[in-house]
Amino acid sequence: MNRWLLILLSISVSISISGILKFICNRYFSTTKPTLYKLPPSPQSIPLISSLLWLGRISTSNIHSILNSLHAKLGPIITIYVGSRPLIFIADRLLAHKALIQNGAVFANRPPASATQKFVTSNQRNVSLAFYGPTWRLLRRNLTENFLHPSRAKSFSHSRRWVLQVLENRLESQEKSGQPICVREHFQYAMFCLLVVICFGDNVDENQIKQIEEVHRRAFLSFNKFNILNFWPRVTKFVLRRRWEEFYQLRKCQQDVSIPLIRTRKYLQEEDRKNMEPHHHGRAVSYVDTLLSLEFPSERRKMNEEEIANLCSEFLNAGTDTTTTALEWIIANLVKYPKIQEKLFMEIKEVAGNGDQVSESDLKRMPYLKAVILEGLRRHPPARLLIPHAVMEEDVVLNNEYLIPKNAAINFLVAEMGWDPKAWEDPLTFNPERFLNHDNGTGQDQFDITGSREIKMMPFGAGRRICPGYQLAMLHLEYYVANLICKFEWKAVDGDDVDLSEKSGRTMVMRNPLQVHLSPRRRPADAALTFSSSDLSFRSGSVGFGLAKKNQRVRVSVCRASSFVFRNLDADDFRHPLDKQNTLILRAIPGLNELGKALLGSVTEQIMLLENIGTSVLVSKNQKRESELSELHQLMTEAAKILNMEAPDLYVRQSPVPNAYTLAISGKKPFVVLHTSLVELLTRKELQAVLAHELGHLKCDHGVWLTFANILTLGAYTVPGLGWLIARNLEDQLFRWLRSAELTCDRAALLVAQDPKVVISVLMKLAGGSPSIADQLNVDAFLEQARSYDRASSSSMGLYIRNAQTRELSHPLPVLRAREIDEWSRSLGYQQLLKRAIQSTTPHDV
Ligand code: HEM
Repeated sequence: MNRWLLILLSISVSISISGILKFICNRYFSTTKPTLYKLPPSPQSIPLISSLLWLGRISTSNIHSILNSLHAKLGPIITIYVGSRPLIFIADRLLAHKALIQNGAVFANRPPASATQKFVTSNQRNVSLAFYGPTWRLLRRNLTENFLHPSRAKSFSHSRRWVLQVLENRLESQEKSGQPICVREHFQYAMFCLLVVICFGDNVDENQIKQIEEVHRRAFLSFNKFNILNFWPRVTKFVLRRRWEEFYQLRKCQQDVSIPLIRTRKYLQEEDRKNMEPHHHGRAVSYVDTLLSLEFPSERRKMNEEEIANLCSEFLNAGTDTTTTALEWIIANLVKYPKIQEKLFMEIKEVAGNGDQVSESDLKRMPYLKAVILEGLRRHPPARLLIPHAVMEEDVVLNNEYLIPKNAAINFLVAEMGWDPKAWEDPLTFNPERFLNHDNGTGQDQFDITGSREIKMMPFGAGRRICPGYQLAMLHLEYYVANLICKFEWKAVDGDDVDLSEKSGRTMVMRNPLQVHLSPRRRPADAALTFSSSDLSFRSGSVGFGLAKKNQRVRVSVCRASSFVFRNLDADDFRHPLDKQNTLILRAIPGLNELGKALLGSVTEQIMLLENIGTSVLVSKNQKRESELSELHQLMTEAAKILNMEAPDLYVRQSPVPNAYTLAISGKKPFVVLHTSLVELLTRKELQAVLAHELGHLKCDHGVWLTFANILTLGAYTVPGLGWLIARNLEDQLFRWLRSAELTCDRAALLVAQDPKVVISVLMKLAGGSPSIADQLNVDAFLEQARSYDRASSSSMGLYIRNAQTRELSHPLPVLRAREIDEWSRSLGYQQLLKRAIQSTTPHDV
């Protein structure tokens, strides 16, 4: 035993004599208790000594075997004394029903939390540990009614699809290595990603998810290490100061990764409010969004960031390990029993057809799938004990027989309920059939997992404190099991039987983590189906891309594999946050709108329009077929189609300066201008990215400000009478906006090119390319250059120089744009957008 624990034990024994006496008096001589009823039986014990012995004996790994043998001796309900608090355990489903359902409100309380729990739950202000009362009700209702209500389930469908893709990619790439796949780590990562997105919103990217995962993992691994701090907190705060500091530090790290994400959601909400945009403006509502507007009932104040961060940690912790463990057990049984796997696959095939994915709406038509999941949860419930309950009243009598004191922590043996031979035939066999056409007394053919009529199993608990995430968990289990079985055949590693023995930790996991081999299922039309993971990954060799020199023809009629159209694409789906922010600042400058109108009055507009018509070539579909101009037209219409917008007119203008711009003149069709030197410099794919960038300006309605800025950058401000109008401050702000708008439009370019290297290549060529060396430029080296620019300018002097150099630029530096687009291409937001896209089947001339 830990040396410090012994010291603590001695200290606590010596200074708690009065407490001990009180405890003995209460237990054996108290006259206030009704004598008719007794506490549930307990093993023979000597006061205090037994408590201390229990403390030494019980650990997470052996608690279940100890409890089982005590129940075998003493019956379905027992008491153990640990410290001064009686622990009551119930192993009988009828008693559980009496307590949790029939006396639901009485048994819905929680006992006081330990010191470390109090700290991480803002003093028991979270859903799982809050006392039964107004704070719990507020938080719980928010979770179940505002957030996890089944009517909202759809809002994160695209995230589930994204996570599925991530999971399948990871499994596939490990299978390729030839080594057996240990699935737990992949399932864990997938479930964590999903909950992070649901919690913080789908604007988090994978790097942020990894950071959060890293600190949560650290906290998880140190879980047992900090238990000792609760033994006598006032004393441990003194003798175990370092460990407390370590605990605080770890908690701070968890908050440090969450708080910026909470601030982002707050900022987005405020923006919506300022812009009077509809609530959440099409974004899926995250858990954080709902928490931001909650007010504690007793204190009449909103939650602070730390409190919100603590609730987010609860959300992630409650849902990740439980769902991961359940998933691993279910798949393990499907590997162990290939006939059940086959039967499940046949059902999936019948409902979902030969498609590559099972959709969420398909799940409803898969009763056998549901039976497999329920059987997995019955046979291997991940949580073997509930979170301890407590009674609300002084001394409660259960079943007219057992006295339950107010200070007792009450718990329920979950697995025993689901393994009761009186409720289930051959309960230890994995047999999903038992759930088919099971009406559980409800008159419906669906098994009632909430146990409201009768508890036959309770993997999610029952009654008022039943897991609020159970419907979400069921959806996730059904969705991932169905898709994983649809995609792969799961096989045991050669010759090995799947070992289903258990190991107790935070959840009851497989003692030997599941290892498998996977074979992709063969389908008749494999290649032609909806987009697959490889279409979504960025490979420099993707169709249509090449460092072909200009003039090399990259054409023939092809159906571009990467050509997706975004049917419902909205500008805010890809708008850079700085663009949004700077647009608001610009709008807030007094008089600017009026100035804009004056500048862009009909005379200026007319000048611009006539100049283009008069000096450039309009590119139209009427150009000679197969000519370069007709190709340009084709590139433009295709890009516009992908971005879900109408194509503007396109002009090519003679100029040695490689450039492109767009003008949106009021009342006229907007147009885009390409300089001839740009056409010389870029490949077709790159030219299309440039056109898409210009389309981005139109799509985002950059109209007035952009034309305004173009007048500045094209030199129109030298027109007598205009220049003086442009005040310095306005100019600065306009440039700042323009730079951020460029970042948005680089994103539009990426949406069309669907390969970040194409966009980065354009930026690189604009920075230093000439037609003669264009095909020697290296995109990766350019990205490395961006990183070294960041490093060189990270000092305070570097930052000063960087600001001074960029302040008056209309475009961000090319290296920074490249870095930005590279990061966005790896972000969750972008990948989710790609997943929303629909493959275009129209053949295009490229
Ligand atoms: C297979 C997956 C899951 C299992 C087996 C599971 C199981 C449980 C169990 C046994 C309890 C204790 C109930 C009690 O004390 O009476 C519980 C509580 C809870 N679970 Fe889950 N859970 C799962 C997934 C989730 C998910 C996905 C979330 C979050 C979205 C979640 C959030 C919670 C919360 C907040 C509580 C505390 C409820 C309260 O005290 O009112 N769980 N869960």
